[in-house]
This record gives sequence, C-alpha cells and structure tokens, in this order.
Amino acid sequence: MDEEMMNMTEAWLRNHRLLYTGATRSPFILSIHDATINFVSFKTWLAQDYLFVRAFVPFVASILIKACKESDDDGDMEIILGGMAALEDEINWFKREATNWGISLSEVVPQQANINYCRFLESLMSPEVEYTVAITAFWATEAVYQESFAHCLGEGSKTPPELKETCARWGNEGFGLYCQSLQRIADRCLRTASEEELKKAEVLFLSVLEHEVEFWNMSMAA
Ligand SMILES: Cc1ncc(CNC=O)c(N)n1
Repeated sequence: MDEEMMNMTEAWLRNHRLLYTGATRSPFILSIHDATINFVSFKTWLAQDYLFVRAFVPFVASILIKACKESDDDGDMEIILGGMAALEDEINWFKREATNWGISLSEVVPQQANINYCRFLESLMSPEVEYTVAITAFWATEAVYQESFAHCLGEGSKTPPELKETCARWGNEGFGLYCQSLQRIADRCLRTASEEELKKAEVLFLSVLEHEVEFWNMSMAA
C-alpha cells in the first residue's frame, strides 16, 4: 500500500513489526497458548496486573479530560468513558480471581517493571501532554493486551481451561472492537498533528511496547 494512504498507526505497526510482535507474542503469552505455563508466573502476573490496572484508571481519566477539552469529535467521550466503566468490572474480576488463586492483594508489592510502567503512565497524565499523544499511548496499551490474549484463544491454541476466562477478558470480540475505536481516534488525531506531535506520539508508542515486553518478562521470571 502507498505510504501516503496508510493510517499512521498502520505505518508504525509495519515499521516496528519486530517490537510489536515481541510485545504481543511474549514468552508468557506463548506459554499460555501452548499450555506450558508455570502457574507461579500466572499468579505473579495476576497480582502485578491488579496494581497496574489501579494505576491505569487515573491515566484513562486524564485522557477523558483531555478529550473533553481538546477533541473535535463528541463521540470520543463515550468510547473512553466505556473503557473506564469496564475497568470497574475488571478490578472486581481481579479481586475474585485473586481469591480463587489464593492471592492476598493487599500484600502485593509492585515489582520494578510495574513501577516503571506506572511512572510512565503518570508522566502522560500531565496537562502539558497533548490529547493526540496520550490517546496514541492508550490505544497501544490496550491493543497489546487484545492481540496477546486473542492469540491464546485462536486456532491451535492449547490454553489451559482455568486460564480461558482471563484470555477472554481481553481477547473477546467486544474488546477488539473497542481497540479499533481507539485506533480510529488516534489516527484521526494524528492526521492533523504537527511534525513534533507525530514524532512524540511515535516515540511513546515504542515506549509502550517496551514497557509491555518488560511487564511480561517480569511475570515470566517469577
Ligand atoms: C500491563 C498491562 N497492559 C495493558 C492492560 C490492558 N488494559 C486494561 O486492563 C493491562 N491490564 N495491563
């Protein structure tokens, strides 16, 4: 396809394929897919991701505020608000799931990769960070989880039955459509962005992928 006609996110996905695949086909995800996962790793991921999602809520809230102030499309608010609402359900799911696996969430200590990722999200919450830049990072974060967990439910996957519900949380079709909506918002914003904003958004896209890789590796190492 002609570079000119391509959406910006598609061009980035093409140009940074290796890193994107590293984030969406991590050893952790592949070990779920082929049923070789060590459940200690899964429990580590679950506990750490609970903390991450709690930090993710104010990040999404900051994007909602930016959308209200900076977006030229009313429709953005509902999509972001829908994402926020889903996070309430998700937090409750983490609590139930932790109980099932015998994890005490109040005792979980954040690991370095998690601290680093949360610190990164916090830096994006500043009002100085443009909506275009923040929504691009938001899309990338969600897209990595969607592509990762959808793979575990795809053809030929041997995902253990006790992990299927987890995979379906992010791998379901509805979450896929939500990610597409975020991608469309990002591409629309990027079309009118300045050179400087474009560069910033691309750098942050790559940072998200790197943080995701580190997050999976942290879970796998446990
Ligand atoms: C490390 C990480 N990245 C993305 C997500 C998906 N967003 C909300 O759930 C997540 N839970 N954790």
